Amino acid sequence: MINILMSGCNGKMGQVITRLASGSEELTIAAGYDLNNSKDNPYPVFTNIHQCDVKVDAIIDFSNPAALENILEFAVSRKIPVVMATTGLSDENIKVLEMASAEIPIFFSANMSLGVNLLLDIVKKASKILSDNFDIEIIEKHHNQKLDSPSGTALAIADAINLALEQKYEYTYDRHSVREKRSKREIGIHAVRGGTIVGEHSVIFAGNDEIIEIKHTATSKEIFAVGALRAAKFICGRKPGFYNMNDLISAE
Ligand SMILES: NC(=O)C1=CN([C@@H]2O[C@H](COP(=O)(O)OP(=O)(O)OC[C@H]3O[C@@H](n4cnc5c(N)ncnc54)[C@H](OP(=O)(O)O)[C@@H]3O)[C@@H](O)[C@H]2O)C=CC1
Ligand SMILES: O=C(O)C1=N[C@H](C(=O)O)C[C@H](O)C1
Repeated sequence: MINILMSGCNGKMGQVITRLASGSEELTIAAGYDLNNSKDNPYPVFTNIHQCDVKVDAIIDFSNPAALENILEFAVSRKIPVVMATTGLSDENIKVLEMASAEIPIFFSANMSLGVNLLLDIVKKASKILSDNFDIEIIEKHHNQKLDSPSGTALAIADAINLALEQKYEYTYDRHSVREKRSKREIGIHAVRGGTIVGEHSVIFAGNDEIIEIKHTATSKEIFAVGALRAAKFICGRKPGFYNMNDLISAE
């Protein structure tokens, strides 16, 4: 049985993962970490991760970038692998994650769903074929409780396209302050927030008289929870390193 420390255990994703893991014969949530102990969780919850005295095999984090430093200090000091799903991380946060991955296995993905990771592949191929004649815009939609904008997934899609196109593109966020025509060398990234939208990502390739739209819609948070639990199983027992969904998909 793999014992998980669920970081952000009281949050929306923490609660979905708690529910899913309760039916698992391979994994169990052995402890939680969150800002307070307000939920009736079936495991001990620590408001200071360093006080966690439960033996855990992996940490899954769906919390907030502010928690990153504490989680990594704790994980590195005890050699515990981490599945990092929190978005809104700064470039500095990513560097810290990469440094920690020299000492422990870190699995990082802004989107734990299988579908978005397939979308990334499709979009990279489409970009190579279309970029000379089509403008690329990304639109993401999420619930009204989301803190970060644009979504981590929208940024990951833009980065994947840019990598496929040899890093030639600048990002234009929303467009409210722009008073000139778009250039060929930009990717527009736009965020919509409302109600309970779980998560939508559309990549639009707009050309002369034709538009191609590649879209992923999440209709339940369970897809992210399933992916995170698979990632936890995947990183347990691995060498230190920085892993992602491609590593998991090619290993299964
Ligand atoms: N990679 C992926 O596939 C996915 C990633 N996410 C990301 O996961 C994160 C969490 O999402 P979600 O569950 O919807 O958010 P929630 O706000 O519902 O949950 C976050 C939880 O973390 C707690 N928290 C906040 N700050 C800290 C801290 N410094 N230390 C410990 N706990 C803290 C919050 O407490 P409080 O409410 O009191 O602030 C809350 O209980 C977001 O960044 C989101 O974008 C979400 C879905 C999929
Ligand atoms: O906050 C969310 O809900 C989600 N966040 C992730 C992101 O920022 O990309 C992934 C998913 O879309 C849900």
